Amino acid sequence: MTKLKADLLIIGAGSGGLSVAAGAVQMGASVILLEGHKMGGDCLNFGCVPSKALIASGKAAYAQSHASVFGVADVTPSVDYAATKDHVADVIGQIAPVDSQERFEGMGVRVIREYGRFISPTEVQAGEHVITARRIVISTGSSPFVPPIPGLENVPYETNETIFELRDKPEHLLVIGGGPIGMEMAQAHRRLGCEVTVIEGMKALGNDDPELAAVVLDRFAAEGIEIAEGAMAAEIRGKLGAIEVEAKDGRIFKGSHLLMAVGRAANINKLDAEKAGIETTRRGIKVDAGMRSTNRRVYAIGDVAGGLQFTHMAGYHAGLIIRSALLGLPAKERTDHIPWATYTDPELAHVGLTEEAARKEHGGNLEVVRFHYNHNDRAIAERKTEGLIKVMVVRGRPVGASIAGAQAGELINLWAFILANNLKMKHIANMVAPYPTLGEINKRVAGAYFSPKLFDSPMVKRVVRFVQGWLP
Ligand SMILES: Cc1cc2nc3c(=O)[nH]c(=O)nc-3n(C[C@H](O)[C@H](O)[C@H](O)COP(=O)(O)OP(=O)(O)OC[C@H]3O[C@@H](n4cnc5c(N)ncnc54)[C@H](O)[C@@H]3O)c2cc1C
Ligand SMILES: NC(=O)c1ccc[n+]([C@@H]2O[C@H](COP(=O)([O-])OP(=O)(O)OC[C@H]3O[C@@H](n4cnc5c(N)ncnc54)[C@H](O)[C@@H]3O)[C@@H](O)[C@H]2O)c1
Repeated sequence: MTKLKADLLIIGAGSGGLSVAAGAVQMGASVILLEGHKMGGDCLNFGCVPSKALIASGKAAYAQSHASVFGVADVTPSVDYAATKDHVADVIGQIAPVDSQERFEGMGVRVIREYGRFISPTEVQAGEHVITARRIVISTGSSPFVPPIPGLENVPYETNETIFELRDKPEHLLVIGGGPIGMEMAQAHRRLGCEVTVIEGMKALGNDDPELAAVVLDRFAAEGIEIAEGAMAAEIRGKLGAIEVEAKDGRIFKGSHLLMAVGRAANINKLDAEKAGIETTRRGIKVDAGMRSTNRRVYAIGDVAGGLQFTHMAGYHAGLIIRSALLGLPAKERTDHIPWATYTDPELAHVGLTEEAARKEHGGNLEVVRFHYNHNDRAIAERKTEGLIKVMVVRGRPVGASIAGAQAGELINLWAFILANNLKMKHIANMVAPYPTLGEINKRVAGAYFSPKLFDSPMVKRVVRFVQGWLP
């Protein structure tokens, strides 16, 4: 057993842990980083990166079969499903060096490829090492939650940890769960030539504004993806090639393959957190507003902290706690400026309050302004006219923005900036957007906010008439 000491010990080398390690070591702290599985965690290996790569394959296939509107013949795409997985692996391979052990060791981080577990409030064991540190960061992420649905234990199924390695194209993919994972994978597979049924217990894309989610759901229907809502999976039977999912209400769905996408479980089981006085809840490690656990020397960030589960959230947490752990400065988590995007086509993106939440919080002071893609010249040229932006405004200040449509994930950046800096609609109106860009919808929605105030105002009309009477 070797004893090791560091300023900072980080457990888990995914999006959150790597960001803390890179920041802390470059600021002069001694850092030990533990990783029990793959460097880069979920995002690189089983999450964001492979899913966006597979979505790109689906888009390429879709473009071939939907080209005639541009004057280019439609072609039935010849999809090599296994080759799409080679593309996914290649994309991961291109990004992997950034998250690699070699890179972090090059920066001066001591990387230990073992799972870590607490053996006391101040000590973590990782393989043959017992490590003590001034501060400890738990960034162990989450894993696919697989509910105990009767029969599931006897039926082969995929999760986000296996689907990107599946090389035989499913004839008919059943997806249980209509959240972001299920919906992104459903559309990618449909476009790669699979039949797809999404079995959703409540409402598909239920975390998003229903008006905007409807834009995506309409497109899914048009592409031939079956979405069964209110269908809580209650029993599963069959074998690979012939799987049946029975919903609580008796509906039966048949397919060849099954993907479970019903949410995430925090990775806390290997930690022995109770030995360090660290309280956990159903969602993960219990933290305060400064991301500290019930053991004051131990922080928890990213998915394991049980809040919003996004790579950029883990990165944001990393920035927060570096300040607090290395410089002793106070840190307080904010979530009102954290955007999210779901990379279906059309995309869905959001930041701040939804319309429903804003109505509850601001009542009569809330104004909701909309601008539709079909009034944007670039969207018309590119035949991407489905969708809209909607901005929730209180006394001139946006409190939320939601977008459904092409490039929504890119367009939301501006609103994330506005909300992060507490800026106003006038700041958007002051901006000149290049023509013709999709980004003009951001400017035009600000126009939609100010136009009635300007053009429908009797006062403005009176002033103009008065000034015109005096102008030479
Ligand atoms: C299919 C899918 C698609 C996604 N797409 C997006 C997206 O487009 N955009 C987005 O923002 N987010 C996306 N996410 C979410 C994103 O992947 C996570 O929010 C992010 O990876 C969380 O980072 P993390 O650092 O908390 O955990 P992770 O990145 O999961 O890292 C945790 C690491 O800790 C390791 N570990 C666990 N226990 C221990 C232990 N005891 N000791 C040592 N190591 C341990 C794990 O092996 C893992 O490497 C997606 C997720 C999935 C599943
Ligand atoms: N683009 C992105 O940023 C992105 C993409 C994928 C995942 N993620 C992250 O990963 C998290 C997890 O995604 P997810 O889609 O697995 O989870 P989720 O919790 O968002 O959605 C799961 C869905 O499964 C349904 N469900 C649960 N049990 C069911 C049952 N027995 N039968 C039928 N339906 C059932 C729920 O009603 C819910 O709609 C997301 O919340 C997000 O934070 C992000």
